[in-house]
Amino acid sequence: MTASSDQPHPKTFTAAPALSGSITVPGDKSISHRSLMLSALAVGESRVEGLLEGEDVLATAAAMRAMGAEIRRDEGGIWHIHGVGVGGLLQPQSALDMGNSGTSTRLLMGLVASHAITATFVGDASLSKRPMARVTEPLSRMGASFTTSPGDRLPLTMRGVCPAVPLDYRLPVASAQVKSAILLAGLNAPGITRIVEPIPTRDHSERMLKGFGADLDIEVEADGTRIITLRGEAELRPQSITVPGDPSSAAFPMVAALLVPASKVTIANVGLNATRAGLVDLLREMGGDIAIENPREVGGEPVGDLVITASALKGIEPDPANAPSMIDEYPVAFIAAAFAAGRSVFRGLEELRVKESDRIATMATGLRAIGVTVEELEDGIVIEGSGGALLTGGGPIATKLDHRIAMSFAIAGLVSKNGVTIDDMRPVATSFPGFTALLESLGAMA
Ligand SMILES: O=C(O)C1=C[C@@H](OP(=O)(O)O)[C@@H](O)[C@H](O)C1
Ligand SMILES: C=C(OP(=O)(O)O)C(=O)O
Repeated sequence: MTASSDQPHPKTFTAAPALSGSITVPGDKSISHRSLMLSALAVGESRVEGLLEGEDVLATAAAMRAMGAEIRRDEGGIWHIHGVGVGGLLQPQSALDMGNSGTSTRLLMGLVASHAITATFVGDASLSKRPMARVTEPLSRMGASFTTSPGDRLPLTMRGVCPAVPLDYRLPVASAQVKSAILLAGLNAPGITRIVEPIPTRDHSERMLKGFGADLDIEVEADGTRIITLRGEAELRPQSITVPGDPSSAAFPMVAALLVPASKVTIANVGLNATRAGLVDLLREMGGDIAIENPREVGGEPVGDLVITASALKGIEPDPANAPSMIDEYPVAFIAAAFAAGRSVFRGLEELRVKESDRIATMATGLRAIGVTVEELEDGIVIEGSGGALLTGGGPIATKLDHRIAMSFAIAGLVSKNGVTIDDMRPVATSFPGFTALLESLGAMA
């Protein structure tokens, strides 16, 4: 899925004059996946506006079609989904190709778990290295069974079961993918599925399940632990969904506008759900001037327009407790730290080692290659900032099939003496089609 052609697409990003303009970013990836999955389980036609048309989401669409949903995009870019009803998924006739997408894989495994169907999941070289035990373990307790590649990895074949056993589960890892997989499995299990979430993670599944009419409750204990209960054998009602702009994509122009001197950029219609907006808080704490205008609600999610003015940043030692609220934004936060004044110490980030690449190691190697002094830690990284002096630059940076590594180093190129060369820009199409053109529209030199 990831390869839009057989050959790598290297690209060099060079020092930019002040960035300016007003842009929007493509739709939220997490919300897009969920809108296709839940629409496919509702009875009747749902419509989705602003769906992210990136390769990861298209992998989810293809899988839902293979399991019986009717999905089409009209000429105006609205997606129409005819669902099969909870419990109505069909046996796919061939392996489900998940491409580069961990979210598609883990959430769809949840869906399959409580249907009496067998499905094989395959993915690209990056996805085939990622751990799946975190979902096979709880889904096995619900009655599903698995044949996996060594280390609980893809390719894997799973046999779902109906009726599945509803689960009462305390999440051992702060993962919205694991939480969502169990909730989606619980939709077609008789009785109550209960999840205890000690560290809150993105709550799009809970919000959207409620929006589709599922019987879902959330209790928050004094220490912040969330207890989510879902009544199974739900009937979902079709919805009209508007997907907000993806804060994880907005992160790149946001950091670019802070770093490139004299920039002023507006990013309109960005999702600002508190379980996702940690980067805005972190950058503000570093001294970044980010204003939120027109705060509003779109499709059950908080949204706003971000106005970003170039700022001198200072190093930071962020609280690891906030990690889930910006988990995919760390690579570009490391670029901000490399340009800030003083040292930054990031800890508590072991989850970064099991993303599309080992994001601690890939970032450490890439940062060194462009002249930044870093120390790699087991669970994080120490970065010595340049205090606003241009980074040396260089490359080619090995992106390891990881879109966020490619985009992070593209932003580093905009504040470098010699430019930064990315070895392969193709993975960017998984989450942010039009990334380079959008940066260029702000005045960036790519
Ligand atoms: O649920 C989701 O949509 C996601 C959850 C996060 O993964 P984990 O659940 O593994 O933390 C995140 O990194 C991923 O990009 C999207
Ligand atoms: C980790 C990511 O996605 P996924 O887990 O869906 O591959 C990401 O988009 O940064």
